Amino acid sequence: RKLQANAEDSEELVDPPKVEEKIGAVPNGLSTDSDVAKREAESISKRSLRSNAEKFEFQAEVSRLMDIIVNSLYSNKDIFLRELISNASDALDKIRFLALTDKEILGEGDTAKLEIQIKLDKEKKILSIRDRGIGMTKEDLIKNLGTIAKSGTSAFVEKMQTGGDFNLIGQFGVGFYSVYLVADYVEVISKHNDDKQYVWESKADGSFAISEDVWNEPLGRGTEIRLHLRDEAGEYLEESKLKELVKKYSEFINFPIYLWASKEVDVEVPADEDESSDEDETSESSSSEEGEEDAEKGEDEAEKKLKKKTVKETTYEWELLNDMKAIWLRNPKEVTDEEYTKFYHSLAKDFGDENPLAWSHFTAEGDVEFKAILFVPPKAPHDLYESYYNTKKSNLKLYVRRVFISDEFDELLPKYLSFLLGLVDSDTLPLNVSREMLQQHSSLKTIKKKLIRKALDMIRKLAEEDPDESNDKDKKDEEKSDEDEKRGQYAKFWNEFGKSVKLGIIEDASNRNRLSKLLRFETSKSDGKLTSLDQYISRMKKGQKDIFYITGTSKEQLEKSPFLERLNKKNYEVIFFTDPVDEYLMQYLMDYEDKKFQNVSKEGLKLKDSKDKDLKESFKELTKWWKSALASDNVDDVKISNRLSDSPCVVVTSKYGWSANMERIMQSQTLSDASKQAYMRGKRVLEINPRHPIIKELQERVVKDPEDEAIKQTAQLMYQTALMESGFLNNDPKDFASRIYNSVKSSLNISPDVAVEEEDDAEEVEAEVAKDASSTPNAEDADSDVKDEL
Ligand SMILES: Nc1ncnc2c1ncn2[C@@H]1O[C@H](COP(=O)(O)OP(=O)(O)OP(=O)(O)O)[C@@H](O)[C@H]1O
Repeated sequence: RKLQANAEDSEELVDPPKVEEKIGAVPNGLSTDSDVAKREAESISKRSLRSNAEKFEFQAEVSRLMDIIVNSLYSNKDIFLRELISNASDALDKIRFLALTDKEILGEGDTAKLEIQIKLDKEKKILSIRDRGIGMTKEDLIKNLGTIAKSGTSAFVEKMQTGGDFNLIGQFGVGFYSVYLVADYVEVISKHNDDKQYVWESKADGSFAISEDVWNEPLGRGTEIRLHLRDEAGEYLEESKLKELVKKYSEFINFPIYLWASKEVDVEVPADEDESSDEDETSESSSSEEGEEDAEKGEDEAEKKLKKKTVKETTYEWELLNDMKAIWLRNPKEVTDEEYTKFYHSLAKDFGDENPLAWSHFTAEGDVEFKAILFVPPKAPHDLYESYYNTKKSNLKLYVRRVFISDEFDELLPKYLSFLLGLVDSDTLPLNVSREMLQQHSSLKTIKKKLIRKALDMIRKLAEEDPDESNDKDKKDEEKSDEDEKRGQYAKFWNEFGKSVKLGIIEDASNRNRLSKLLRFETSKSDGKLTSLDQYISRMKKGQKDIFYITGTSKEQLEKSPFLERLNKKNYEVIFFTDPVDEYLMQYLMDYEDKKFQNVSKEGLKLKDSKDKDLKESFKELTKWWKSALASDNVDDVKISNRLSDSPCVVVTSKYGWSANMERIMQSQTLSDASKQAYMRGKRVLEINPRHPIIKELQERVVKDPEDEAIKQTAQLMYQTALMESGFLNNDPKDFASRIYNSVKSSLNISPDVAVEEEDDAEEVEAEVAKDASSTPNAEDADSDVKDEL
């Protein structure tokens, strides 16, 4: 006896109809139903692929992946169920979307029911998951369950080989194959509206087979995955286990998930004679004393009742396992942090231990109405910045009135925010238009604008709530403990997604200021901690007009830069930009809060110094002389420096040309254009330190004898050394080295005219002849030895 909760005739799913019962189920090339039955029985019992099926080899990469899965000792095998349910839900989303423009597509009766059904066959050890989704044509089966189209799969295989976590499988688009964690033979029965019903089957041994399905119950439409469980995977035949897993992992699936669940119910059955007579007495004693007629009637009924008894019986019914209440439709105040976190994990297909860094759940009202939840993931995906400008990527799901439309709408968020995860559900967008039409809908612009605003607010808040970010040291203890879990969250965000903020500043002029507030960097005074522009400004010295920064490859390198000497001494703070993207960033970030940015390795650095003018005058001769001495080196000027303290000189670049760091970045790019490099190269100015003894000495000597060759050489060497110290690449190391050797010579008091001693060729020739003569007899011996051996 079976009860059905929602499907009148789904009884057949419990005991699939025997082949003989099927009408019109005669396969091609087979004449009788009993042949089919025989073949089917044989196939299942031996678990060998159907002999008449078309055989295919898995793509090599899939085979490798399956090998790893089959042989894995990975303990959390539970994940397969969530992957299958997620695939079923995707398939249902697809058919529901198509049905928006063509109702017929859904079909009638049970076929139109958008649901997922899970069923167990304890005897045969089969677990099946069925959906009434879009289904797969024969071609789909071959393509989707035999090859891997998505990139990143190799990365996943690599990860798995070195003991990675299978939990990540869903993120790599290969979730289906996780079935082989628990099954050694899998059948995928699928019916797409455009094709016949097919069975895909594989034992994960490098090949799969596909045959037209003429023996199973017709699915109408959709897919049924039958897992023939391995002996050690018996726990997945327990209803309680399946219920637990669905609750845990598939809570946010938007379609009903049913389990064909057993239930103990009280059933009245006819009682035995003996028992009924016993009960007779009891009932008599309790009978009513009403009128005669009533009494007679009552007796009749009592008699009927008495002939029955209540026994426990196991029945089956479809039990609904999820409540499908879309979390984004709920009032944010009523959703717990734990629920958001769980929802994030299901969206991200990331079931690791890490929680999202932040989320924002809001309703937009007005012309365009929508609800949205945005998450900042705990980690950037491995390929976030890979071909950043060429890939269309979005992690936002778009729903219209709860109907899933697409997760490929890159119009919803700008590229630099593509690391965010979440969904948008709009009531304003039309439901019954094609995806292409929707993509051009004017409301999308408004939605995008609001999403950006909310996203940036969310990130700003993440910083505000992080105690590491605040300067406020007088907080109460209880406030502090509350904040502890937020400590360090913004630094974490910055390490993962800082580059995205910078790309945002470059790309999104209208939000540049908001994004600039999110910038973090280290400075010459930040002590290894991250600082914001606002914090920098609050620490600016009295009278300091510009925000000082310097670019380079590392903080360690920059800390030693000669450009900082005087600034450090005078207690100015300088921002360190060490990411190659920073050079581009600073071409767009001209000012912040009315303050200009000044690269301290470029022209234009102004520090208040009254003596500068006098110095300029007194070194006029030297600077003029030096400029002409460097005429062939592309030096535009030689000036007195206001940034040096210990070094004798540095080379600075013009304001709008490339810095030394940028020149290095451009030269290291394989496809960079040499002519552009020459064009964009900043003008170079040699700046000298008038307080430095070398410079003072040079000044004196130049005044004495401007034509002194040795001084000219020294001036050249000084310039080349300054170039290197200022971060430029030396394009002529040979020339540089020979100048250094000349200088060494002079410091050793060796005359520059002394030449390198010539080798005595005559002596060498003689020595060689002598060596040949003495070795001849031995050579003969050796020769004969070789011959003997041969
Ligand atoms: N129940 C199903 N109904 C229809 N198509 C399906 C079903 N299950 C899988 N597929 C098809 O097989 C493909 C491969 O599935 P698989 O789970 O390996 O990757 P995915 O679904 O693309 O990504 P993910 O692993 O993230 O879910 C899917 O993209 C889908 O086209």
